[in-house]
Amino acid sequence: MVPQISITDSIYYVGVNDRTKDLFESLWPLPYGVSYNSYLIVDEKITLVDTVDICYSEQFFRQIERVIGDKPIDYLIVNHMEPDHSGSIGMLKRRYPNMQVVGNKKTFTMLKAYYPDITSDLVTVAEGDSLDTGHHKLSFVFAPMVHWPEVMFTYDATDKVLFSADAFGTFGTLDSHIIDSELDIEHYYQEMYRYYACIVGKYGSFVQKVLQKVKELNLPIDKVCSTHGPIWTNFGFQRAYDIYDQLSRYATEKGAVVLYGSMYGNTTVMADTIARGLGEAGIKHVVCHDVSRTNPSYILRDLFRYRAFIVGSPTYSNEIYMPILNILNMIRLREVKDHICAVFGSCTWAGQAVRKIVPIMEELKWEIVGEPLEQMGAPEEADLKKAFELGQAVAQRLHELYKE
Ligand SMILES: Cc1cc2nc3c(=O)[nH]c(=O)nc-3n(C[C@H](O)[C@H](O)[C@H](O)COP(=O)(O)O)c2cc1C
Repeated sequence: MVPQISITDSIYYVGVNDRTKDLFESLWPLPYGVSYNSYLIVDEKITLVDTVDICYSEQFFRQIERVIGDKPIDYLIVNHMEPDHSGSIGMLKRRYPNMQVVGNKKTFTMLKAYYPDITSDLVTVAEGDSLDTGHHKLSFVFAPMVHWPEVMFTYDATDKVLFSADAFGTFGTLDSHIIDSELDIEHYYQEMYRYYACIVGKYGSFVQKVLQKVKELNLPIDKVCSTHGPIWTNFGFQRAYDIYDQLSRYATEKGAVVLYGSMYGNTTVMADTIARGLGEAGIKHVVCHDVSRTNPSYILRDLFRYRAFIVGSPTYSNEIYMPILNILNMIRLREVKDHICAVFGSCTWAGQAVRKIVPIMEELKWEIVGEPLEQMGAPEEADLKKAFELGQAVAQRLHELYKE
């Protein structure tokens, strides 16, 4: 018989892998897929922590039945109402009609919006409340805006497990195992930067608050069970924590993203020349992204990672080239802090892109390095020299900011 997937003697993994969704939130590609994690605590009272995307409900229910047979689920704890975790609640409640749903006030406002029929057996918990399931003692730590208002963590004091909703989550299916030490873990960390930048990125101060709160609670924790990606243990948790801590403080590394849009190659040449200026001046981490070819998630990932952001756009019908404006709006929405930047562009008769990008950088309160550049048509030798020097000036500023 295939063994159950267990986390402790009485906590089981009943989540699923999604390798068919192309775009998470219809926005972010999933080259390694994604897992929707759900956990079953088998005790005198049987408790499920979160559910899975509705597309996987049948598989999910069968996994639950493999563990508990025809016993009923007594409690469903809803740590997060986003549909990739709450999608199976309706069907689950019909299957287990006496199941009590545990959440906070905000959870139930949202539950009503998605499942107006579920009006009874609702257990409202407040911060610090506890729930006894027999042997296990569960308590609730609120994590508002990480990354929805209702989010809470559930802490199991008996097995020292923290169920952390989307916090410490990452893209990537759990192919062979669920525990970090048993997996080829590196790509989960790499995807964690992208997951954070795209999904949680706007809410750095809230992430910091909850990290601080958990630290102050000083809970003994052996395992952290997020809703996406590996179960974190002493083996791999520290690095996951450090990534969330770093990104939520907007603490960046010494490096630069050169982002450009280009229809006929002129802005590309300027971008490459700026990047060479950075490289010649000793900056090793330089990433060039063609905005039309790279999904925004990779651009946001690198932006959250590196201090310098250099953006180039042609003027298009008196405007910033649309794909560049789209990324700038995504950055605005995330209120990304504490970057240095430079601006360049290209036009043919009346440049507008550069003069429209500069106020956006100012609004973000980013330090603008050097004079913005904008050439007409193909860059001449003098334009290339300016571009190279702009790259060097950004490099110089990075050297000052990250003294070795
Ligand atoms: C559809 C379209 C609209 C454009 N609109 C403007 C414009 O409003 N003002 C301007 O000065 N140049 C305009 N241009 C010219 C481009 O900005 C110019 O060719 C630029 O060098 C293109 O950069 P690229 O080679 O990197 O694509 C336009 C070009 C195209 C194709």
